[in-house]
Amino acid sequence: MEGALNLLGGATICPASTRCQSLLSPQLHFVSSIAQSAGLYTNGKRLSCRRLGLRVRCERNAADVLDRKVTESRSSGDNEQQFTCVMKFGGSSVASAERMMEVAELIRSFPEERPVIVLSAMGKTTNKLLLAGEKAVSCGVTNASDIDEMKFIKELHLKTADELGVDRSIIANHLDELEQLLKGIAMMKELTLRTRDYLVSFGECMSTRIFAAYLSRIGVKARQYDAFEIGFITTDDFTNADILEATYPAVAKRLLGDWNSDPAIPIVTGFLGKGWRSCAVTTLGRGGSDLTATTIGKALGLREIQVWKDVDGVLTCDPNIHSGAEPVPFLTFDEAAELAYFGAQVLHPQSMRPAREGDIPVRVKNSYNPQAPGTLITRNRDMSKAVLTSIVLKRNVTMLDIVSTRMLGQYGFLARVFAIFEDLGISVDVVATSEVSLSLTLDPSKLWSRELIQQASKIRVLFSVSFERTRDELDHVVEELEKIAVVKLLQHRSIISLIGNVQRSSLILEKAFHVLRTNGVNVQMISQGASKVNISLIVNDNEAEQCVRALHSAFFEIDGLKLDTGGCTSQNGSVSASNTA
Ligand SMILES: Nc1ncnc2c1ncn2[C@@H]1O[C@H](COP(=O)(O)OP(=O)(O)O)[C@@H](O)[C@H]1O
Ligand SMILES: N[C@@H](CC(=O)OP(=O)(O)O)C(=O)O
Repeated sequence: MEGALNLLGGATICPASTRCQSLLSPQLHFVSSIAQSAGLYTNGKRLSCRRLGLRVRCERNAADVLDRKVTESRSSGDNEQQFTCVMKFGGSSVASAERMMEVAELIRSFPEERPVIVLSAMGKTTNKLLLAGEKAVSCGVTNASDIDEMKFIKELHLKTADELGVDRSIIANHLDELEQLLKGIAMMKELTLRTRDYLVSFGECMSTRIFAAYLSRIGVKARQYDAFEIGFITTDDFTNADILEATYPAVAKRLLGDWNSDPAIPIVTGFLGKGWRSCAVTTLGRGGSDLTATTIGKALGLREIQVWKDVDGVLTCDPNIHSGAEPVPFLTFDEAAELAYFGAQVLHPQSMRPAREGDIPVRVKNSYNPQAPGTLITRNRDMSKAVLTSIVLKRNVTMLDIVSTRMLGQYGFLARVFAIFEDLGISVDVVATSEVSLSLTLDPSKLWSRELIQQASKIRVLFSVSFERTRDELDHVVEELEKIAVVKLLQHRSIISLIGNVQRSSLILEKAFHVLRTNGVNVQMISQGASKVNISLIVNDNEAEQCVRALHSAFFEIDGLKLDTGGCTSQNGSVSASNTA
């Protein structure tokens, strides 16, 4: 891979110490076997991490660490043999047999790499599985096999296996089991979050099996892994589980152990894990395969994490909103995390965490256009000329204006407000306060999958229950807050996040407000977070896309030319501070 960074530094040299520390966590009871010893690798060099005398008692809800001693030694020499990078291919990259063949060729075009491959489900399989599950709830047992989405999924996977010359038996059991599951849902007339996760896991389980079989067929030795079987240990927050620290040594041990005894390219299911209490299949939130990839990157201390998409990298805005969006060549982990958190679908919101912790560069590439340089995400980049990097839109947020004259000169008011959100388990996105008032935004899609909400206008019948529940929760929040303040609930708002160099906030704001005023748009709330890479503006939903387009033109294009303001042009849409009118 061109330009791969070699970031051998203190942060990656000793992942073992952080892991060992984390082994003290009581959450690790059912993975005690990983705590013995693990050969870990960073930048291709072996880290021999021995945990001497470590004992973790394997019991539900209990973990005792009796002793812990870690010794580390580094030796080089066998680094030729080890994994070099992760390559993650999203649903769009493996949507058909043809796409899978192209991806296989792409992998083969990097003979110098020894990659770990992470795959998502084929195309829109995850959405279809979710819809099939929703339909099964009310369709009756006898109709469960006739659900359109089930038929589509079956046809797609069998056709793909046939076209790739892979034996259908590789997925036959999964397809049978999936049908049984839909019947079970139909019988029970309910789809719990836990069942939902099990249901969608079939997508990744099947895509990886087909792809691994195909690679082997064309002479590339590959081995399929279900992430929930190789140590991806998560919280039990079904549909949005968090990876636990124990995952890193467990995954490293398994992948390296297998590689050392019988080398084969690992093909790992993205998106999936195993709940540490329930031992059931969990998912990492929509788009979670990115997080699987960065987790493996950190676990193995790899040189680079590549996420292959259907766009030329992270773009200056969502290309579905503005076709003039351009690739951003460089980003920091902080910028990428903020961008993902505030709604850029291109990266999973949590995916930067392991990469940042392991200081492993992430490269976002286009599997349809491998020549394009993509976006390189690293800890630092030259920000001296950077102004605005990307514009991100998060739709359908709810805003709350909370006013209390009692707040004047008082303490503890904010704590009381946030205690209500904590009690109700609702996460707050953007906050702005004055002496007597507080505005904040809530993200309903934290409760209900963003993509499904976007589709909801088409399938409103199926999701009416979900919307009612969201509405109920909001009513409840307001009811609780009204005990201490006057509350105004404002729905159908959007957050426009200006990701860039907030050290130059005056420049960004001057320009942004000029654009918004010219377009007759009133900003309802503004927030500049401590992250120093994001300024958030709240506007009405129905004005938001137009605002993004206008802002994009002003910051990144002028007279059809890329970049703006007549200042000196540089990477990432940056401009010199001069001439910003
Ligand atoms: N700022 C952005 N940069 C790049 N892509 C974006 C951005 N915002 C939204 N997208 C959308 O994200 C898509 C890629 O993310 P995703 O669908 O999760 O990829 P994959 O399934 O291949 O992992 C793009 O096709 C694009 O439509
Ligand atoms: N298949 C899962 C996980 C994933 O990461 O998919 P993708 O890489 O296609 O965004 C989803 O659709 O959410």
